[in-house]
Parts: sequence; C-alpha cells; structure tokens
Amino acid sequence: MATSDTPTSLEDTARELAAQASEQIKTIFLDLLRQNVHVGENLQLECSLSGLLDHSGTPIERFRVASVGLDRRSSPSSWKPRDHTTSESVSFSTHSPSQRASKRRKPNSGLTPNISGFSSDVNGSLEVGEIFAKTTRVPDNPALQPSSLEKYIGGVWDSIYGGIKLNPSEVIEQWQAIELGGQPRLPLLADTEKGLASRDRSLAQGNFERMSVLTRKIFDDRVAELTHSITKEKAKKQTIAEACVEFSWSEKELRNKMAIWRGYHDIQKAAGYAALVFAGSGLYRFCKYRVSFTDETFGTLKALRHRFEVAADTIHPHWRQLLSVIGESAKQNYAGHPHDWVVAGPGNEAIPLPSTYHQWDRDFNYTHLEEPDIDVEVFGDFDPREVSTRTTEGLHVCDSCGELQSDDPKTNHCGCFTSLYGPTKSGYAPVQVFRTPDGKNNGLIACCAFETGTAVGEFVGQITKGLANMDVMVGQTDQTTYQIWQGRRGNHTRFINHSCRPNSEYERFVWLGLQRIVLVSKGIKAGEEVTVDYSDTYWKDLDKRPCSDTAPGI
Ligand SMILES: C[S@@+](CC[C@H](N)C(=O)[O-])C[C@H]1O[C@@H](n2cnc3c(N)ncnc32)[C@H](O)[C@@H]1O
Repeated sequence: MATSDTPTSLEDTARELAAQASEQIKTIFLDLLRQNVHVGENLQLECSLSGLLDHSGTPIERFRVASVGLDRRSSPSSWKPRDHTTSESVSFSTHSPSQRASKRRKPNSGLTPNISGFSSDVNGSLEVGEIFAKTTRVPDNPALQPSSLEKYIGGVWDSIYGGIKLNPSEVIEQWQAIELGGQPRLPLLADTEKGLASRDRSLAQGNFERMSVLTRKIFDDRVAELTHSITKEKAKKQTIAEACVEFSWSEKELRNKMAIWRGYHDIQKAAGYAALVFAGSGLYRFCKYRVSFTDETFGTLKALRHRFEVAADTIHPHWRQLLSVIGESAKQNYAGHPHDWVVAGPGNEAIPLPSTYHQWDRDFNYTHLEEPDIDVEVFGDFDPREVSTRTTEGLHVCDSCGELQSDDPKTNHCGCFTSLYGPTKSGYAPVQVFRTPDGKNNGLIACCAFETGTAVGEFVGQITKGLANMDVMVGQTDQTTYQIWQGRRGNHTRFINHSCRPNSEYERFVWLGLQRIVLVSKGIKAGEEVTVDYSDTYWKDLDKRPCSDTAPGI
C-alpha cells in the first residue's frame, strides 16, 4: 500500500491507511469467498509500506510494518458467515423426511481481519515526523465520503437490530449536557409553533432549539419579512448575516449547519423520527452532502417509514419517550413482538399478523417461540432431537468445526452460527414479515444483507409426531423421527416462501447434543425476500403449485 499524496501527520496517515485497508480487505475477502477459496487456520495479513521518503527526500525501500493473525471474534449483532460449514442441507416436507441428496457446502469462513490489531507482530516502527514531508492538503478520508442512501438505510437497520440498549433518560441527560456545551448535534426538530409558544419548556431550550427554530421558522419568516423591501437573494443574505451574529458562527459554519438540519427535517418528514433516532453514523454525511436527495430517495424513505417504526417500537418499546423532549407524542404505534406485524401493505402501514389469516381462520393466532417447544404429551421427558456426540471433559465437541461447545464464554470455542447459539447469540434476526405483492399472502423480507453461510434463523416450532396433512419439517436422528410444526407456534422461518431459485437452504446442525435445523443464507441482499426450496415432495403432496420462481425485493 502506498500513498500518492503525502499527508501532514502520522495520525492522518494512519487513519487514512487503516480506513482504506479495511475497505479493501473486506472486498478482497468477499471476492475470495465468491471464488470458493478456502481459508486455513493460519491466515496471516502481511503489511508493508512503500512510497516513504527519508529526511533528504530519497525513497526508502519497502518497509514491512506488521503481520497480523486472524481474529475469529464473532459479534452478536453481525450476521456474518460462520467459520465452519460442513452440515448437510435439509429440505421442507409435508409428510416425510424427503431430504435432497446430501450436499456438502464448500467451507467458508467468518473472517474478520483485525485491522486495529496491526501491532500483533510489529516488525518495525515509524518515526513519522522525520519521514513524511509536510504538505498543505490532507486527502479525503474514504471513511468520510458522503453516505449513499443504501448505507444510510443500512445504518438505521443495523442500529435498530444491533443490540443497542436505548435508555431514553440517559440519552436525554446527554442531550442536556450537549445543549449546555453549545453543540447542537442531535437530529431533533422542535416543532416551531410549539417551540416558540412554550419558551418555558426546560428540556428543549438553548442553541439546540434556537437552531431548529432558526432553520425552520425564523429564517424563512425573516426572509419573507425582508422581501417586502429588498430582493429575496438580498433578504437571505441579510438573514444569514444576522443569524451569524446571533449564534457567533461564521457564515460557512452556519450554512453547513442549516443544510444538515434541513436534511434532518426532510428525512423526518418522509421516514419519521425513527429514521433519525436510529440513523447510525451515516446520517450526518448523508445530510451534509445531500448527493442523493431526490424525489426517488424520499419515495424510498417513505415506503420504509412504518417498517422502521414497527422494528423500533417492538424492539425498543421506550424509544419514543425521546420525542417528548421536543413536544412530540411518545405513544407507541406498534406493540408486541416484531413479527406480530405485517409490513409493506397498502398505504405502507403495518397490519396485525392475525388479520392476514382471517380469510382462512377467523381465530388465527400465532405464538412466537424462541426455542422449539416439545410436545410432552407425545414425548414425555424425552427430547427426540438428542443425538450422540463426542464429548471431551464433559463438553460437547462440534460435529462441524471440531471445537468445544458451551454456553459459557470461557469454555466455548465453537464459532458456528454464533448469532443462534453459544455465549454471543443475539436477539432478533433483521427480518420482517411482509405482504407479498403476488398472492402468496405473507413472506419474509431481509432488512440487512445476510452473507453466504450466515444463519437466518433456526426452524423453530412445536416438536411433535403423528400429524397428517399438515406443513411440517421432519427431523430424524439415529434413534427416532419427529415433526416440527409451525402452523400456530414458531418463529419467523414460518413465513418463508418457496422458490426454485432460493437464496437460503436448511442445514442440520448439532448444538450441545441436540439436533437443530438452521436456515442458512446462500447470499441474501438487503431488501430481498428470503426464500427456500421446499422440495418437490412438498408440492407433490399438496393440492397447490408454486408460483413465481423469483425472489423479488421490495
Ligand atoms: C410456510 S408457508 C409460507 C408463508 C405463507 N405465504 C403465509 O402467508 O403464511 C407455506 C405456504 O405459503 C404458500 N407459498 C409459499 N411459497 C409459494 C410459492 N412460491 N407460490 C405459491 N404459494 C407459495 C403456500 O400456500 C404454502 O403452502
């Protein structure tokens, strides 16, 4: 890696190189994965610098900086590929196991090169003050480039589903501190009329409110007032000059802030407050550069409004308390479980899940299960998923990766399906039940991308036996067979439709000696419907035929 432009300080250089390297390495690994390149246990990242000059401006030979080993960490909120994949794929059946020919997937890897760990085997050190010549311009940091619409939307989903604990009272305290420090950084938009009318509200005072009022009310009103006597252009200039004096900001500073605040306002109008509160770090850049502020953008955001709100209200039920600070209603619109609501219906508002089944069953009800529910009337104390596995010192050894499995972080070494099992298992998968536009009733849509090899979820339902003429998944161990029925009790995998060109598949996996059926991504893009091949047997045994092989995005 080399720099073409010479930055001013070691810190700038380091930041820029790290940002570029992290971007490039991700792309390189993803390309390698696509080419089915295998990764061994001892993957090593070597790093050297070229393009360095000594005191006299003479080029220095290539300089080896670091050698970094692979960090196999797994984050609960990241839907990344697992490390080892050797399970067989399984298919969905109406009556019988009907498993397709056992298909072994190529191993892929959940590689997370630890860029920040460049010091793990550092072979040299840089005296940068002496090596780098001075220059006046710091090249743009790619990490600071304008956010695209996709990045911004991805940031909202990541932040809603990413396991943050939102404590409104703590956040409000932080805002107050920011207010006192005179830094109006938060994306809140005081309603101007109310804001002006209720000056005594203690929380929404200071620069923060003044800025909001300035951009939305005072500025426009003052311009209108001045336009009676001077041209609009002159009126704007004069208003800006007055505001600069009022806030003690330079004109550039003021214009920047106003543009950003207008951006926040536009986004809020289209996609609601959840789109601001859960925006992640992309919001500021998205509004500052406004590169994709078009009618189409706002159409896209509008279509997401209720989808954001369903996820925010059900996963962070108290988030709307934050809105009371600016005099907005804190009333939750969507209560209950995230999958109690079907999104993307007509008018975009989410509708209650049971209502989407009323045409077949007036009393339809769905119980959301996190873990499979064993029918004790059929199995008593016996868990039919039990399989004999290798153990070492009382701990189960994973069939797939050969590492020890445990719910205790100190003893668990199995990195397979970390979003579902083990000490780092995370909360809700970033998916929503949506209204299909093509007559399949509901389906499941991915809010974030699921990389190949990532778990979309375990096939969770009631574990029973002897059901006939029902949609069931058949499980089989060396001791017994069982059925998993999701008709009225289960999880989100129940809503996945069939496709002959599916973007996910079922695989068997054993966790702590119990057989699990996991839906694994074959590469699902954000906004795409999640589909699986139900198998021919499924359709053969039913009085139905699959329609549309496609997996449309919405
Ligand atoms: C497990 S459910 C999937 C969710 C279902 N669409 C719903 O609204 O509950 C399976 C049923 O969905 C419908 N389905 C799934 N994929 C389909 C497809 N490609 N074409 C037509 N119907 C499909 C069939 O009625 C099937 O029996």
